[in-house]
Amino acid sequence: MSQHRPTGAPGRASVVPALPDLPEATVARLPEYLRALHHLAEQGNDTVSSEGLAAAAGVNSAKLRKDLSHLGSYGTRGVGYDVALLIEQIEFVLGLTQRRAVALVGVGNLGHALAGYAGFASRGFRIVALLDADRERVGEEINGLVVRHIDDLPRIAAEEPIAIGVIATPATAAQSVADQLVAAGVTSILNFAPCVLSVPEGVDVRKVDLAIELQILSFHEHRKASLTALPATPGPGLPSVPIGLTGTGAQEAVAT
Ligand SMILES: NC(=O)c1ccc[n+]([C@@H]2O[C@H](COP(=O)([O-])OP(=O)(O)OC[C@H]3O[C@@H](n4cnc5c(N)ncnc54)[C@H](O)[C@@H]3O)[C@@H](O)[C@H]2O)c1
Repeated sequence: MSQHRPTGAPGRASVVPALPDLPEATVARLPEYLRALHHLAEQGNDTVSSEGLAAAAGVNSAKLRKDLSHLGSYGTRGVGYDVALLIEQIEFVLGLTQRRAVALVGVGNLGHALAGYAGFASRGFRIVALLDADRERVGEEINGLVVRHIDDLPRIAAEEPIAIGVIATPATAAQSVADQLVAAGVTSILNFAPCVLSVPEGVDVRKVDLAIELQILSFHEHRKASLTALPATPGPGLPSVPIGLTGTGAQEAVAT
């Protein structure tokens, strides 16, 4: 049972301490734990059991304990996890101890919504630039930031290194925007455009596509309907559940 406070590299601010190489699915769940922990802290909870945290984050507790063990966090028997300490540990591992600069490219319908989203700031991200190719949009002010032309990107990136570039342009423009971001030194991209981006090694791309999420839910709807449509007693040679579709619930299948 242990829960260690994360340690930095003492006296050497420029050196990033070694981090555990975590499974991608664990990394994807850490923000869920963090959101749940912040909520628990706001409600005045100092400690939480693995079951309580798992329920708040919407995962099973065995998976949560395994995830947190990767961080060297095992909680205290009979007490659970120290909420403030676990927040600190997860924020450290996710690199949220510094506010990362974000440039948003494409300030149309989606871009406007993202630019106005307060959740970025409250979770440690600063939108430092709004960029668009449309001269008519340049000069518009959103949330105190003025939209600038995409051609200004190299100058903006030289003034302040951009940690993450967000692409909210049409798919047809996304690859050239990604190339411009990479040329400006950006090594992490969040792509909302429905296309696959090609980037050099060392550049991380995450894709958000709500239509894909709907299609996955559609699959589960389809599956549920097919199960209820099955005869009560399957005929000879017929499986009672379609092969390969047994097991976990819908949320599990999407989340892992
Ligand atoms: N991921 C999702 O869940 C989701 C949801 C909605 C929309 N989208 C996608 O997000 C993108 C934006 O959608 P929208 O409705 O906001 O479109 P939009 O047409 O309203 O906005 C796109 C903006 O990108 C700008 N743009 C075009 N080419 C550019 C370039 N080379 N450099 C910089 N800016 C450029 C345009 O001037 C415009 O302002 C689309 O690819 C759309 O399919 C994704």
